[in-house]
Amino acid sequence: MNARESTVHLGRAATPSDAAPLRAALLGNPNCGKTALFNLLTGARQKVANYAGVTVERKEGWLTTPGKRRVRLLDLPGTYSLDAHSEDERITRDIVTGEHAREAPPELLVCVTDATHLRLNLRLVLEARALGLPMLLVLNMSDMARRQGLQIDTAQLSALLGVPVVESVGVHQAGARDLLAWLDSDAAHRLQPPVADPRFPIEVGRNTREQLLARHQQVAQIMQATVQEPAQPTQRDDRIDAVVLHPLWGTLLLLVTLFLIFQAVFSWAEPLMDGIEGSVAFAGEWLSGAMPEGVLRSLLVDGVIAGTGSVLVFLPQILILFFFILVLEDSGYLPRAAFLLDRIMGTVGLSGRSFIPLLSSFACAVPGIMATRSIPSWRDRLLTIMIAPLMTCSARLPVYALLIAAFIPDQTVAGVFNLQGLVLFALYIGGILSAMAVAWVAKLGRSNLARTPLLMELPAYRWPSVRSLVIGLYERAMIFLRRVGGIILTVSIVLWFLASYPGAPEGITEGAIRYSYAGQIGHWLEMVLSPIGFNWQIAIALVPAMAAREVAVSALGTVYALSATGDDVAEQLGTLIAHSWSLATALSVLVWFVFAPHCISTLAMVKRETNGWRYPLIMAGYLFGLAYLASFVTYRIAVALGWG
Ligand SMILES: Nc1nc2c(ncn2[C@@H]2O[C@H](COP(=O)(O)OP(=O)(O)OP(=O)(O)O)[C@@H](O)[C@H]2O)c(=O)[nH]1
Ligand SMILES: [Mg+2]
Repeated sequence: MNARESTVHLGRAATPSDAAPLRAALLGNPNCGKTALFNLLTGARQKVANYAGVTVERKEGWLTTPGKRRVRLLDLPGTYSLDAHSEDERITRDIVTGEHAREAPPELLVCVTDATHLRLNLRLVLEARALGLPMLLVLNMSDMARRQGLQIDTAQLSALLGVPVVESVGVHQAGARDLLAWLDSDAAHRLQPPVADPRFPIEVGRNTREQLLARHQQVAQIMQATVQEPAQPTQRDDRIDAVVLHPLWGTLLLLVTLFLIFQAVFSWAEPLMDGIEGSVAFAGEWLSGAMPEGVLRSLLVDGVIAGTGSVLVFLPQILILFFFILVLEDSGYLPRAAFLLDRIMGTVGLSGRSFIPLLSSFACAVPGIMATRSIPSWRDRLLTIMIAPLMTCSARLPVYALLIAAFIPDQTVAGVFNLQGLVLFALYIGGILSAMAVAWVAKLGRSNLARTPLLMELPAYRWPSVRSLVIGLYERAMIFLRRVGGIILTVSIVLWFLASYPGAPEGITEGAIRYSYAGQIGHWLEMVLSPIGFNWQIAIALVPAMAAREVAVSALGTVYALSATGDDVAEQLGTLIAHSWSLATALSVLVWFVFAPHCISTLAMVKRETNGWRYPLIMAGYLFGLAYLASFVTYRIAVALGWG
């Protein structure tokens, strides 16, 4: 008797609740709604968006069915076939074929398909059948299919393929009901590998040309036998695309859209920001009044409240920006933008595949760099990684917003444009153009680069799902608040200490901070940074800002709170710097933050994805170099214009 049998005999009769959990994995084409289903089933909050290649890692989640069955579910990167080309596809292939180093093959393959694109999706289903694993076919997006008048004979489909079939809607609360019910059914407890109709035999072996052709024919026959398409296919998307993909109108639309977003970031956020600012100021004043003067009061008021409060204020702006990004992501517009910009990206040697990773970098370079895993060519991937930090991540927003609000008048230009929004827009564009320039320089000397055409599926336009929007915004708010409560709070306290000790000599009442450790470091750095217009307070703030960009704001908050005397204390950080910096300095700092790599996590991610220190060091070096150069030029020009 072997070991496995003996466990079976020794154990109690298994009931669903105490049996070992079922190991299931979601397999499917990109953008068919795997992650939406995964979130719905497991309560996870993984990123969902309406374009291919969102998930690039395997993610694990747990669920309990209504019948109390435990299931361990894996969400996998989408793939069109099990012949992997890029790193994310390789992860999926290795897991479902059992070649993954640490992951046993799943006991159940949940093959997710987009019911509105069954013809395309069935190819992978046929390929997956050959793995011989028990399988469930899920027709996701069944709401859309119904709306389009598609009729799918699920019983027939199930019989021909030899696998059970259920329908689902990844974005509705009850959208996975049938799937959960199936998991509790007898069939799901006696998992069987597919047994297909003899007309559609399961082909095993490598993907030869003959096999691909045979599968293509099988798909056509299965479609004919099971799917009734509406007589008049919907033309809505084509009509929208006629404008959106038009070289002139489409590009204009893209510019106007981006532009309106930046306007909204400034004009909508104001009342909310005033509210937070008021509360932070109130908390500071209340504590100042309630506590006796001393070290603890200074730590709380100048360190904790001045530090974290100055960053917290920017939460509304970040959420407004993400609201728009999420709406664009879920609507299906973004890949169209990639299509529009593909030619321009091509001229600097970037492939269209770089677009989505670069776009993700607007939220944060860390997931952006991870998203480069979907780029098969190593050279293209490396280049994309190297320029990803030039995309304006949301951590820069507090820095930009602080300086813009302090130095750029809130006035209307040409009757409609808000000048502050315009400057913010210019900074974003500045980042993009610099990235293009860097890519172009990297291309020099490799003039014979073959231009890879952009092959990208344009997803159907969709109304953004409120559920995904709420999850997305909540996630963003939590990420931001965790940063404020974590790294920003920690750095604020450390900085408060460095800026308070050692104390000033006897008799000095003003500017005691200059004698502190931080003050000394600031003065030393000022020598290097004064040519670009930075004073010692800025120099101090730049050091802790290596941890994260927002820290620059909290550090300025603490430094100015500690150097303030008498009446200044109650003043907002923006007002304080508006009084003590010249416009030339402010512009120089803004430009510095377009380039400078103030983000340890990004450099750590580059090290992880490139397996070594070489590229993160090159990245830090070139970005600091560019930052210094650009700030120098900006400062000198601004001074020459009389803004010094
Ligand atoms: N209408 C509708 N939309 C859905 C449904 N399921 C998912 N979506 C939307 O489809 C888009 C893609 O969903 P994802 O879950 O990110 O797709 P995915 O399969 O994980 O994609 P990759 O990670 O790129 O492989 C998102 O915009 C979802 O909101 C559905 O059943 N109905
Ligand atoms: Mg996904």
